[in-house]
Amino acid sequence: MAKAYLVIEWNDTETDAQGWLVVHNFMKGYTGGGTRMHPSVTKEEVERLAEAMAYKYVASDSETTGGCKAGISYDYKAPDAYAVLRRFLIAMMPYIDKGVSLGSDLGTKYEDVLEIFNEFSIDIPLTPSMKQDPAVLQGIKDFDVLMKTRIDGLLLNDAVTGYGVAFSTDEAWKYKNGKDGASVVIQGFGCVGASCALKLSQLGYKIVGISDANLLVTCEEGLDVQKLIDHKNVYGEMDHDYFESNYTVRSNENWLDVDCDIVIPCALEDVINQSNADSVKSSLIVEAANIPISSEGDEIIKHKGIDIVNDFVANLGAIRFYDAVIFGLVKPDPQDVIDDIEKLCRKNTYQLFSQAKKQNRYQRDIAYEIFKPEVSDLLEFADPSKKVAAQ
Ligand SMILES: NC(=O)c1ccc[n+]([C@@H]2O[C@H](COP(=O)([O-])OP(=O)(O)OC[C@H]3O[C@@H](n4cnc5c(N)ncnc54)[C@H](O)[C@@H]3O)[C@@H](O)[C@H]2O)c1
Repeated sequence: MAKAYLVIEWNDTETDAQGWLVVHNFMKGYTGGGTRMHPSVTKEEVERLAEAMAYKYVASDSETTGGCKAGISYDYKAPDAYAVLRRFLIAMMPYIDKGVSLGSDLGTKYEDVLEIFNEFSIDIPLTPSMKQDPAVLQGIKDFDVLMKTRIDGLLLNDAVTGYGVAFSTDEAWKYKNGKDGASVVIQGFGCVGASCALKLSQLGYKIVGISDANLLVTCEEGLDVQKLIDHKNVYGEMDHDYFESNYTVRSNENWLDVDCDIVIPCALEDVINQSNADSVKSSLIVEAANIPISSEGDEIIKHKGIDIVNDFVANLGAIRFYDAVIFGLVKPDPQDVIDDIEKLCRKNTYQLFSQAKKQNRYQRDIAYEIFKPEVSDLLEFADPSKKVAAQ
C-alpha cells in the first residue's frame, strides 16, 4: 500500500468513538470519498479505502478529483450515531470547506451528511475556484434534482453503484463465455446489494442466495428480488415474514457454501479471507464492496484461478454519477446517468479481462497498473509571490 498524503485522527469528546480522515491524493486541490461508520473501522482500513478511492477516480476517467475516505469506529445503529457523525464532520469542516468532498458509505446516510453540511451553508464541498465556476454551480443544481429522482422504484443514488456492478458482472461473464441464466450469491442487501440483485435479475441472472447482517436466504430456483426489496428495512435487512415457502434460511456465515457461478460481496471488507477463500465455489467474484478480499484470501483466490472484477473497476457508479453531473460530462437525466455508468463499467471490465488474458495474469495485478493514481502535493495552490527556497 502506498502512503497517504494526509491522515487526520479525531477523538470524540462525548463517547469512545474515534474517527479518521485520510486523503490519499488531491487532483487540482479536490478529493472525494465516503464516510463509513462501523464498530470495526480502523485507521489502517480507512487508509486502504482512501487508496482504493484514488484508483477508483482514475478508473472513472476523472480529471477533477483525487481519492479520500473518512471512517468512524462506532455502532451505526446506536441512538446517538447521528450525533457522533455530526461531531466528526464538524471537526473535519475546515477541510470539507476547502474541497475535501465527503459523502456517505457503509453505516451512514447521504441525507444525514448533507444535512450537517447545510448547517455550515455547504451544499456540496468545493474548492475556492469551483465555488466561482458557474458551470459547476449549475452541475450542483442538476445533481440536487437528480438525487431526488428514481429509477425502477429506487432512488437514483441508491441504484448507480449496484447497477454498475451488475453491468461489470455481465461484461465479465460474457467475456468468459458463461452460460445464460447464471446463478449468483450476494452478500449484503443495502443500497448496493439490493440494486445489483435487481439489475442482474433484469439481465436474466438467477439470484440464488442473499445474506444480510442477520441471515442468509437461499432458493435454487431464484429469489424474488423485487419482493425482498419491497420489504427490507433502512439498514438493508430482509423481512423473514415475506419469504416464500421454498426459501431456506441459514446463518449468514454460510454464504460461501451456496453453489453458484458468481459471488458478489456487497457488505464489509475482508469477508473473503484465509479462513474461507478455499470454499469459494464460483468461477467469478465481482467486488461490489470495497476491499472485500483480504490479501491472504486473495492469494488463495488467485491460486484457484478464479476470475475477479476488483472493487474500483466494478463499484465506481456513485462517484461517476457525482463527477459526471457536477462537471457536466453527462445530460442531467436519470437514464443518461445509468447509460454513462454502464458504458464505463463495461469498457473498464473488458479492458481488464482482455489484458489479463493477453498477459496471462490475474485481473487485480493488471488493474493496479492500468488505473494507478498520481499523488501530488498542494503547492500549486500556494501564493507564487511567497516562494520559499529549499533550505
Ligand atoms: N453506496 C455506494 O454507492 C457504494 C459505492 C461504492 C462502494 N460501496 C461499498 O459497498 C458496500 C455496501 O455499501 P452500501 O451502501 O450498500 O451499505 P448499506 O449500509 O446500505 O448496506 C450494507 C449491507 O450489508 C449488510 N451486512 C452487514 N453486516 C453483514 C454481514 N456480516 N453479513 C452479511 N451482510 C451484512 C447489511 O445488513 C446491509 O444489507 C460497502 O463496502 C461500501 O463501502 C458503496
